[in-house]
This record gives sequence, structure tokens and C-alpha cells, in this order.
Amino acid sequence: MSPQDSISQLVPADKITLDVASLHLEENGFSDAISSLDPERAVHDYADDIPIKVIDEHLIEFSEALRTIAKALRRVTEGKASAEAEAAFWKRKYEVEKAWNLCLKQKGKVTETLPCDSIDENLGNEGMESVVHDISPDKTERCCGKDDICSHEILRDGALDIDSTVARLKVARKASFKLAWGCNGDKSAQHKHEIVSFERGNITTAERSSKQILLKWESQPQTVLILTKPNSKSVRSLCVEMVRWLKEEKRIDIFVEPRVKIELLTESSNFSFVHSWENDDEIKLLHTKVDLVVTLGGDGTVLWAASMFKGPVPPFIPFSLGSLGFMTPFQSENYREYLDTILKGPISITLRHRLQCHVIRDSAKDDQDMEEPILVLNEVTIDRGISAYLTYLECYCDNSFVTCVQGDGLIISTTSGSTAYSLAAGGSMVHPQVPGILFTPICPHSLSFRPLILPEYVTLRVQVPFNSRGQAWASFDGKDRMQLAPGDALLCSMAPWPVPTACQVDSTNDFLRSIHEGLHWNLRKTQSFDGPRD
Ligand SMILES: NC(=O)c1ccc[n+]([C@@H]2O[C@H](COP(=O)([O-])OP(=O)(O)OC[C@H]3O[C@@H](n4cnc5c(N)ncnc54)[C@H](O)[C@@H]3O)[C@@H](O)[C@H]2O)c1
Ligand SMILES: Nc1ncnc2c1ncn2[C@@H]1O[C@H](COP(=O)(O)OP(=O)(O)OP(=O)(O)O)[C@@H](O)[C@H]1O
Repeated sequence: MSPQDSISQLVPADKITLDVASLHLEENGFSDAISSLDPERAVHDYADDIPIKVIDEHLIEFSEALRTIAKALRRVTEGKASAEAEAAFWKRKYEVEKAWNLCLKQKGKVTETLPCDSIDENLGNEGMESVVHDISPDKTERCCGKDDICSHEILRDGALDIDSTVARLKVARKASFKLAWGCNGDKSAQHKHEIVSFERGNITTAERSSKQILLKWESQPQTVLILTKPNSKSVRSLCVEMVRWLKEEKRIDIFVEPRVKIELLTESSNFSFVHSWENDDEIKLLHTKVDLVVTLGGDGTVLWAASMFKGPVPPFIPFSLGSLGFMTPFQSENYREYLDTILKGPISITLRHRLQCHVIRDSAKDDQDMEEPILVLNEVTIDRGISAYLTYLECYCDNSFVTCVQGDGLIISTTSGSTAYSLAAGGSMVHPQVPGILFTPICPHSLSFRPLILPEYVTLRVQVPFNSRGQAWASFDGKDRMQLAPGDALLCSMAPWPVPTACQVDSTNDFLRSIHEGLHWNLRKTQSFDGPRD
């Protein structure tokens, strides 16, 4: 049975007559007449040429349809209805496709991706039949090669059909294309299939399978690093309690800072099982030894803990023992229940992106060896420090000039840091899971310097020009102040190692709760009902 026969079992004959007729119009040069901008004449000429044998009861309906088409075409030639014509075309195409899909479903078969190179060979009915097969996993290869995204590629949920392929080829107006992502100047086939779909040349953002990232343990976590805010009695006593509970109840190995190990041993010699480290080289290997990092303190402790990991970071469980606690969603009183749940998993996590910063000294700009990057979880700030002069900074984004900052300075922030210093300087609050870079001036001496949010893939360069009156100072998450002399520059881009922080509920709930509870965001007395109304 031919595909057209299959359709006729499923859709009314008059509908097929219309659809086939409209394709027939195009086959017989009708579209040439259309393009000669005399559509009504073309319709009459065509009607005169219709062979007598095809005159049946459908002809009346058919001529009605032709009149409608002529009207529509007149409007097209007047340049008023191109959008409507386009919509009608796609609707007709969709209906034919739908009918054919229904037919295929009844046959219990689906179609496979049609390789672009073979489309021409599949124009005839024989060719068409040859692309209808039973489902087979090895027949789901990419269209047009392995890596690039191709506009011919068809979703594999049964959406492809032969008639639509024919229709597409006969009336094709859109050039095919591929999407490829360049990476740091690399023009190779870097791409992200998960971000866009590219069905039939229409670019749409793909549906995310899950909005919240979940971490599921594949084996039981065995080692926990506990990092604590110094000089706090409440933190110290909680730390003692937690270490004891984790060891005795959960059989967990514990790492702490050398300072904390001394504190624990002062408490009791029974804490000799606790591990620590002696030098920076051992700190560099911590991520290979610990399954989880528990922080006891405020946001500053989370920043401190993140700064210890210059590479990959294990999941953080931040307990709140500070005053604000934007990044510390877990209440310390309930630590047993939280840790119990987290050790079992799965855990909702927020992947907090970090920025990597390089200071390039003018004096050393020709050196090949770059120093290790400084990683920040909140932001890097370039300000005037103790200087009384305006800072004067030239800013570039991927070699494009952005602007000159003349004011107190500039904050380059992550989205996690958007609720910290950047917020105080007038920047937007951004959900921490958004992978952007905030560019927020500090007290700019200009009326029109609005903050920017840039995409995550850019590299920013902040240059202290030679004609700057003063020095500038860089600081990283509010620490490690570094002087920048005229000629020095700071390079800043997204680091490949985010900080995965466990959520109490989920990323969005935790974020909204912290801006409500921490900042009293948009708190206002509700207007009373008692008053004038529309
Ligand atoms: N004018 C300002 O608002 C200002 C000035 C300097 C530094 N800071 C911030 O302080 C941070 C360093 O924190 P610290 O605890 O070591 O110093 P800190 O003890 O001076 O605390 C700064 C405050 O910022 C809060 N904070 C830190 N990170 C936050 C975040 N991501 N979201 C919301 N609030 C946050 C802390 O809870 C704390 O209340 C810097 O990274 C910077 O963002 C802010
Ligand atoms: N383990 C640590 N070692 C050294 N310094 C630390 C450590 N943990 C935290 N700090 C520093 O201690 C300071 C205060 O820490 P944190 O912000 O956590 O406490 P807090 O000020 O009480 O909290 P909040 O900011 O919410 O009021 C921060 O500047 C942080 O860098």
C-alpha cells in the first residue's frame, strides 16, 4: 500500500484532494505564475486547464478553495499578508503530517532520521517506502555527520513523515544550516545538544529534563571535613558535639583544620582519631580524600572553605552560625536529622559558579609562566583603596572595549555574590544557578552607568591605564588585597570548578527564602481594603 493510500484510510477524501491539489499546483508551474505577480489570472488559467475526468463533486469545493487562495495571494502581492500565507502553508503541512503519523502509528512503525544526502533519492514512492522501518537502536544516528547540529535533523519521537519530506523538498524555502559552538577561538565542532533543538531548521531551546540538580551517592560517604569560624564559643561546642556524633553513630572519618584539632584535643584526648594536615601541599589533595565539607559559621566561613579548594570541590553542607547566612541554609540545632538525610542522599544541590582571576603585571607581561589563578565564590573588586583619586579602569570583554570606569571602583561578581557587595553597589540579585558574570560599578561618577550581566563564557580584562592618576587595589571575596600599578591588568573568567552546596529544600526555595528572611526583600505593609476602588 502506498503512503497516499494509507492516508486516504484515515483522512476524508476531500481533504486529501485539496492537499494533493495544492502540491499539484506547485508542480505545474503555478508558483511561477504566482511569482509573476498576477495571481488571479493564474488561478483562472489553471482552472481552464483542468481535465474533465477530474470534475466531480469535489470540484465545487476545490474551486472555492482556489478562490480563497487567489484572494490570499492578492494580499500577498500587496505585501500585506505574507505572514498569513506562511501560517496557512505550515498548517496544511502539519495536517498532512499528522494524518501520515497516525497511519504509521497504526502500522506500529516509526521512521528514522533521514540522512540529508539521501533525501533526493527518497523522492519517489519506492524511496519513501524504504525509509519506513521497525524501531532499531542502531538506526538512530545523527544526521549529516557526527558532531555538528544539523537543521535537517528530525526528532526521533515519530515526528518525521514521508509526505512532509516530499512537501518540504518541493516547496523548500529555508536554507539548511548547522549550529556549532566555538570555544576560546576554537572553531571545531564544540556544541551543546542539551541547550537547543534544531528540528527542521527551527531553533528552539530544548526542554530541561530536570530543573533541580540532584546528587545521588553511588557508595556510602566515609570522610567529612569540618571547617569552623574561629573565636566562637557556640561554634566550638557544636564542633565537639558533631565530631563525636559522626564518629560514634555514623562511623565517619573526620578532617579538621590544625587549629581545630588542637581545640578538640584540649577538650579531650579521645579526639586523637581526628585527621588534619601540616602543609599547603596536603591541602591541595584534600578534595581527593573528603566526601563532604561541613561549614560551621556564616557566609564568610563558606567563602573561606571555598578558597581552600583551588580545583575540584566536594559538596558543601553549610550550617548557619552567623547573623545573615545567605549561603548557609541548614540550622545547626537540627544537624543530626540533616546529616542523616544527606549521608543517605539524594541531595538537592546548587552549583555555585566561581570566577578565576589572574593578575598580569606590566613588568612581567612577556613572561610565559602565569601564576596560579585566584578563585572567588562571591566577587573580585578593583577599587581605589586608600587613594583619594578616582579609579580609572579600562574594561574589555573578549577583546571588545566595554567602558572606562571612573569612580570608586568595579565589582566583577558571580551570581552567588550578587546578593553581597554587588547588591550594595546597585547590582541586580541573580539566582545562584544562573551562569552569568555581573559587572557592577562602585559609585561611578556618571549618570548613566547601569550595571551589566554578561554571559558566563566571556573573559573580562580590567586594565589600569598608564595615564591613571593613582593605583588600584584588587581584593578577592573581600580578602587578599593586591595593588595594581598603571600598566597592570586583571583577567577574569568563569572557573571550571563550581562549589556544590547542599540545599535545604531546593536552589530556588533556598534563594528566595534567603532574600526574604535575610534582606526583607520587598517587605511592605499590605494596602488596606478600606478605600477607593475601580
Ligand atoms: N558594602 C558591602 O556590602 C560590602 C563591602 C565589603 C565586602 N562585602 C562583602 O563581604 C564579603 C566577604 O564576607 P565576609 O563574611 O568574609 O566579610 P564580613 O564579615 O565583612 O561580612 C560581610 C557580610 O556580607 C555577607 N555576605 C557574604 N557573602 C554573601 C553573599 N554571597 N550573599 C549575601 N550576603 C553575603 C555576610 O553574611 C556578612 O554579613 C565579600 O565577598 C563582599 O561581598 C560587602
Ligand atoms: N576557618 C576559618 N579560618 C579563618 N578565618 C575564617 C574561617 N572561617 C571564617 N573565617 C573568617 O571569619 C570571618 C567571619 O566569618 P563568618 O562570616 O562566617 O561569621 P559571621 O561574621 O559571624 O557571619 P555573618 O557574616 O553571617 O554575620 C570571615 O571574614 C571569614 O573569612
